Amino acid sequence: MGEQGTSGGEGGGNVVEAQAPAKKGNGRAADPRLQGISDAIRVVPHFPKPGIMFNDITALLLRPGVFKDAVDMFVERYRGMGIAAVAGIEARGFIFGPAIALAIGAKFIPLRKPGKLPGEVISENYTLEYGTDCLEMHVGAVEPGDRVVVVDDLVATGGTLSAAIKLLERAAADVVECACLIGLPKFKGL
Ligand SMILES: O=P(O)(O)OC[C@H]1O[C@H](OP(=O)(O)OP(=O)(O)O)[C@H](O)[C@@H]1O
Ligand SMILES: Nc1ncnc2[nH]cnc12
Repeated sequence: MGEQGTSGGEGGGNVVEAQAPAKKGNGRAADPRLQGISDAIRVVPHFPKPGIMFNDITALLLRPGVFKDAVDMFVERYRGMGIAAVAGIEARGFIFGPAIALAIGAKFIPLRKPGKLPGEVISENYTLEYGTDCLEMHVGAVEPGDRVVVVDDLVATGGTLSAAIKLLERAAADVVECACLIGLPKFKGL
């Protein structure tokens, strides 16, 4: 995490991935927790359709120590950065986001698939590796100027994170960074 997997972004959309090479850019050894996290993610070929190598984080969730390492690494990065909100992307961002939010004393904002939030919402459509979708956020969940971290399990094309950033920036939030456990090689930055 940290310097190891950071990709440049526009509009405040840096992405930090909790996957790392053996050494960081500065030549020091990578955090030893990263190998355990990487090893705990199961890759399932041809799911949910032919040609997709599905990165399954449910295997990691069965190992509490590794699950904790993943949450702790994000908490260590974002604690003390004046983060007002963690925005989690449905569904898998709801697994990691609330734990990070509680640990750093931030509010948690669910970014949901369409038709799930009962109040007034703003929406963004986006394109996925295997289809199209839409994210919605409650109006008023974020205050103008709130410093926000967006959390999800994985970035593939970056379409989902881009939609999340657009939603938050439409509400005048300051998106500090996006945090994902996994960055697929096809991801070239937001
Ligand atoms: O970078 P992208 O190409 O946008 O893809 C990444 C998104 O795809 C997955 O979610 P998915 O839409 O499959 O929904 P789910 O979490 O409900 O399974 C994943 O959890 C990310 O949210
Ligand atoms: N290859 C992949 N594995 C898991 N989730 C994904 N979301 C988009 N692409 C994915």
